[in-house]
Amino acid sequence: MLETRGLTVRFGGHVAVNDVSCSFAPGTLTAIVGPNGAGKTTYFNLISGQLKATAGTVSLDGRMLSGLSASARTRAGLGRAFQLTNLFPNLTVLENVRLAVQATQEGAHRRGLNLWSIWSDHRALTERADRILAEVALKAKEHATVASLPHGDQRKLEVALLMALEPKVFMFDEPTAGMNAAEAPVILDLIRALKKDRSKTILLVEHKMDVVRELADRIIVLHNGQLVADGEPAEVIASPVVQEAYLGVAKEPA
Ligand SMILES: Nc1ncnc2c1ncn2[C@@H]1O[C@H](COP(=O)(O)OP(=O)(O)OP(=O)(O)O)[C@@H](O)[C@H]1O
Repeated sequence: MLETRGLTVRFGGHVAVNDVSCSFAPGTLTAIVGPNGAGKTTYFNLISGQLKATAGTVSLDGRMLSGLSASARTRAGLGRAFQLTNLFPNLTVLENVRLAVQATQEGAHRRGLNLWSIWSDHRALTERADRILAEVALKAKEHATVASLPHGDQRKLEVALLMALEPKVFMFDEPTAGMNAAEAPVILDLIRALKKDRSKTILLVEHKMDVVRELADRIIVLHNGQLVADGEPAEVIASPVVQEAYLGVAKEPA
């Protein structure tokens, strides 16, 4: 369970995220919605450790993450998509994923330097990398260099690298932003596939309400940095606070 308690950040006099307490359970995809400037990305930054909180805590399965760096939080199980800077453009797709798998298993597979263990480790890493590439539909391009891939495939590869790290929590901040009509469905398919693994917690910041309606098990609404609604998608979308604050629908005159 991922939990934030009283999470708050101030920029000068402006409270961008204001006392947000929320829990996110495995097997649930929670969409975080709200108007521009509501604090959604800032909330993500506080959870993933890109930003230091003024007050409040973040914990995962009871382990306190507050005070840890972003990379330590990644190692603890928080996986934020499209934040990875470790795509190697001149290596192939397969080599990139194999390195990510290897990074996760570092230490676990060190059984001494003999040829058999090196060979069997290499084979196991390649098999795991191959499985991930099949899941993200990049197997056909495994021998292409990353630099030669179209943008949409590079984004898919970033999700593959994230999957290789086997995080407990997947965080997507507007995953289809900047994608064309052909690329966006591919990323959404990947998120759909991730949802099938009921052990994963998925957080999604998304403006497109059709995507939210389809994918979310739960919606939370941020407005002026505060959590103003939390519940089942249909119920939250229909609530007066969302109709007014987020969708900009004026109240019926009395
Ligand atoms: N590093 C920063 N320094 C100062 N103000 C910031 C900083 N980061 C965010 N803010 C402010 O905090 C508020 C919340 O911004 P944030 O980007 O989290 O909103 P958002 O809900 O993600 O918006 P959008 O939907 O437009 O992406 C905004 O008023 C923004 O200007």
